[in-house]
Amino acid sequence: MTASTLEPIIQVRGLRNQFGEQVVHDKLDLDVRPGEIIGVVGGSGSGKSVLLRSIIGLRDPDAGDVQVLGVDGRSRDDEDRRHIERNTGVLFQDGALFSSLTVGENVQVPLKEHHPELPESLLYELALLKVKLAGLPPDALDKLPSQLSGGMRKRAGLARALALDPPLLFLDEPTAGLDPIGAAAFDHLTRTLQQALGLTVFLITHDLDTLYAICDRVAVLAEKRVIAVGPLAEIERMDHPWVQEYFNGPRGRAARDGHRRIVETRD
Ligand SMILES: Nc1ncnc2c1ncn2[C@@H]1O[C@H](COP(=O)(O)OP(=O)(O)OP(=O)(O)O)[C@@H](O)[C@H]1O
Repeated sequence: MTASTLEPIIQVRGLRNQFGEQVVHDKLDLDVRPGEIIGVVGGSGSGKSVLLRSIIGLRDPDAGDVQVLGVDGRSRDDEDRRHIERNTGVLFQDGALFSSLTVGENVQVPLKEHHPELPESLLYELALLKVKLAGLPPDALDKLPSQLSGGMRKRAGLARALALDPPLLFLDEPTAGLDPIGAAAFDHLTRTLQQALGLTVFLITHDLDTLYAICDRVAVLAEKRVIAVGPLAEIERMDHPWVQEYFNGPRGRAARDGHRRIVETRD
């Protein structure tokens, strides 16, 4: 069975989000298929982060339905909330690590919350495993976030997002602020983990290289909704001014050419 024939892992219908007079989303629909990396793109302020927050329940939308992992994403029922929390990992744009806790302690936060019965020694081992999985050296475990580089902090945030072995991972601009080598390494890590652990990844990005390198499909946010979703090859041919400027502007062309060169060398 291919990913496209499976029930969506996230289904958003008729979403509306409004702040005062400002309507950010109106009649927004989106399906995310299990096992895919979907890249969510759109101009600054188009509502990518608000969409993420609406899906994971950090914001109650003004209208619409959100289904996540088989439950109503808008439900306030404790069991539904725990189901979503237990099965999703989120890497926020700024990492959102607790600055007074070590990396290991940060990773242990969700573990302690959902598995308070686990002994300290096992919590430590699990945190170490996640830190290694995120590509950090073991000694990062005892460091404070402020003692790490930006790229390492992202990886620490990823380690925490993976703490509960969630099948669904949300990444909000994971490569923002990283140098090109660090960004490419993070893309590679995301793809490797997604394949090895069978994850579904909802990835907000401005990074064209990331889209070309690892996304199975791309969803474009514009005009308060998802105006298109599909493989990049389809999206970049769309006759829409923002899409044309984004994908066929100088940076878009450079990313596409760079990706083609990598594919040709590989083949
Ligand atoms: N809590 C809030 N109160 C008022 N306005 C908000 C709030 N959260 C978001 N907005 C507004 O909603 C719009 C969409 O914000 P959002 O952060 O989702 O954009 P984005 O597409 O992620 O942008 P960027 O690419 O710049 O990160 C923005 O105009 C923002 O100012």
